[in-house]
Amino acid sequence: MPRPKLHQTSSRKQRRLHESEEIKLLDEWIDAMKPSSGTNPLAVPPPPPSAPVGSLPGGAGFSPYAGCKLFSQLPISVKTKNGLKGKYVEMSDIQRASLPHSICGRDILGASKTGSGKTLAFTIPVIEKLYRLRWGPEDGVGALIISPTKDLAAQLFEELKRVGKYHTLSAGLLVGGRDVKSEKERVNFLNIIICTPGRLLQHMNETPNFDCSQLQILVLDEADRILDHGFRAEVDAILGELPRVRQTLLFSATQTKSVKDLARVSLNNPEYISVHAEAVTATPERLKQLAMVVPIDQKLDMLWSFIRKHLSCKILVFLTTCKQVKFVFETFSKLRPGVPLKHLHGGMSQTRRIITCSMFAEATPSVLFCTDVASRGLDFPAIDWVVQVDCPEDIETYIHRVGRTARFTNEGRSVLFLSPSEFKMLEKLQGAEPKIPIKSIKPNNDKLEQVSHRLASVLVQYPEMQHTAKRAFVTYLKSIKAQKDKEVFDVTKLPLEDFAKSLGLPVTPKLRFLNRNGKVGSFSESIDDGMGEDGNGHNSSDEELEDDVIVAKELDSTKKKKQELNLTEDSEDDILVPKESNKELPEKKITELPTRISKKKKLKINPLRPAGTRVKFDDDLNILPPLAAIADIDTGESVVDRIKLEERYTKLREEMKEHDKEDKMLQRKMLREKRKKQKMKLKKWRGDAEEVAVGSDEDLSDLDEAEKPRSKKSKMYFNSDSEDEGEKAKKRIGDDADRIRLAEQEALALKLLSSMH
Ligand SMILES: Nc1ncnc2c1ncn2[C@@H]1O[C@H](COP(=O)(O)OP(=O)(O)OP(=O)(O)O)[C@@H](O)[C@H]1O
Repeated sequence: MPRPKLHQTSSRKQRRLHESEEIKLLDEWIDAMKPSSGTNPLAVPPPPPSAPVGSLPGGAGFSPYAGCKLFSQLPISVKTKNGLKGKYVEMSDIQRASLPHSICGRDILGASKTGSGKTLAFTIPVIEKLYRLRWGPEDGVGALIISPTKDLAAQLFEELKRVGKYHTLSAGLLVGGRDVKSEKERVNFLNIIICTPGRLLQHMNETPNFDCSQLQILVLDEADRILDHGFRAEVDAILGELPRVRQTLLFSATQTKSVKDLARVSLNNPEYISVHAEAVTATPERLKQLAMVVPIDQKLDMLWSFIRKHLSCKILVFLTTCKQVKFVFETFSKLRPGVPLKHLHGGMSQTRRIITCSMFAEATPSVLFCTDVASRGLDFPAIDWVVQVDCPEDIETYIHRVGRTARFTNEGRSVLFLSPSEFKMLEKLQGAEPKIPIKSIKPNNDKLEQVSHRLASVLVQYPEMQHTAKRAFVTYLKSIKAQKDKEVFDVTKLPLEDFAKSLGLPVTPKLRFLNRNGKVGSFSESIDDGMGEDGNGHNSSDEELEDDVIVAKELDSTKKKKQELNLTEDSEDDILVPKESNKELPEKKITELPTRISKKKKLKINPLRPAGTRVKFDDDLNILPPLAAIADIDTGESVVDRIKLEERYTKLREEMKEHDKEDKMLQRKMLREKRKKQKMKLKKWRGDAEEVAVGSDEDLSDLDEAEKPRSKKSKMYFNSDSEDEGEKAKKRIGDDADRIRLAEQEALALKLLSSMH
């Protein structure tokens, strides 16, 4: 029911008054926290916002570690506290250490382990700063949060929406793969922008009136990545457009120590907060890490065997290139391991990436094959295992990859497959400071399930997959050649023929960047040579560009930018858009510093304007729901487009759910068959029990023991799953007792259990 106008106006006024009071109170608390006051109001809980202005708590000397532990004790708005309610009560270490500083406007260089809650450590100060400044749509962009990947940016946006849902600030997600035109129409009305560097620069270059000159707060999530040479040109161009007087927050699990990098972002007397600096390990304590040497031609066998043995787990599998991810996903899907499979890489459309991420977040058990697009920041709940089939390019990448499990207070496990020539990486990891507690184990080759010949039959049955296999082979080797660390990565040491065979390829593809003696040519040679026609009429350098993970580190940022422009991010999985179609972004712009078409007149913030003017009303004067603006701007599409998109989402989701269902049915069927076989074995075993010799299984014992759900399942077989059978089995064992000594019985039971896996 629409309320009478009079009442509406007075309640609006009241709310504004209340917010003004609250802001005044918060400002006073925060002023008292600044170093000149010598006191820390956070050391004791502040009074409730309803307390009369001026009743500030005095307190002990400043110590971010002492003081408050709960979000409710922070001098933040009631709206933010309400947004946190339900999910977040107690602060994590990094939040306790950094929030008292960031809320009162200081620059932060923050580092803490993966999964320790850095996102809230910068989301809260962003919202609070703009709220206290009474920021509104006409004030334009007040905060920028820059993330290295689209997926991470999307995740940050979700978290911002959650925490800021009672605020009326507008926020938008600007990443490649979305409709840039409709973004351009709305971008000037955004208060908080979450973006990747490339898309932000595109708007700075092309969008009329896009203006960040009033920016109050800049956040670089995964700061070391954003400041490294892969993004150098974009980030320098962006920083050149931002006002120097601003608050800057840099966060990462592996923080940059480069003074040059820090000088680039012009930190102003920053607080260096490294809450785990004293920690013995660089990785989460609840993370158990294993490594084993696996020849490159056995890596897929090992991966297949691992998946088949961990059917009840949620597993994240890292491979180097998009083509490898596509190949492994497609062929393993055809072979149906008995668990739902998904894949994620930089060549997929943004829609598919979002759907995959949300489905993997919900699913359990499941396997997600991915490139390093998923290595930083992504927060999938309850991952049991991180499997690194391909060696990470450096220690930082290793730390971020394994950090996708054991998040916050959870446990997790990881395993790294290293080919013999990559063994040096293990030494590097073991010698790292702070330590990375990684244990080397021997694979149990007896348990290895050969998958190569099955891949070969898949390639025969589906000839179109041969091309993917070939590209997987070539792009992987090119990535190895492009790696900087030549101690670890040496393409000439790899058994190329065996590797090709292991992918099911009948012949080893020719590599033009390796000359006849197996020596490596220069990188430019490889591009110029173009690795020849790929059969699909694609320019091979385009194909190379798809493997964003590799190139980012090898090429300078200008080249990388060219790649981005040559291959539109809208492109569907592995479908390339020809260069000519990219007229939207002429190449010369890449190297130019961004220039505006026209500059917006500088906006002034009216300090007297009460907060809350951003509330929107409909024709009947009903208040529109908070963050309606966010929802609007988020998609950047017209309503019709959005409905179409949603229909597509729903259809795609249903299709994928259908696949999941089939996978689950298959899994159940396989389990039933397995049990049948076990019963048969049990019967057979009665006959020749005495002949059975129990072998030791030391090599993979770690893995087996680690896999709790599996051992639980084994127990279930006897206890509940098939009670009758269990009873019969027990009886049979009892019958045989006089024939077999107790020790033999135990050994036989063990053998039986291990054969069931
Ligand atoms: N105070 C808190 N109480 C409960 N859960 C929290 C708290 N802070 C963060 N979390 C949860 O912990 C998980 C990890 O948080 P987050 O993604 O912010 O970690 P991170 O430090 O940014 O990790 P990474 O370095 O991998 O990016 C998330 O699921 C988040 O919801």
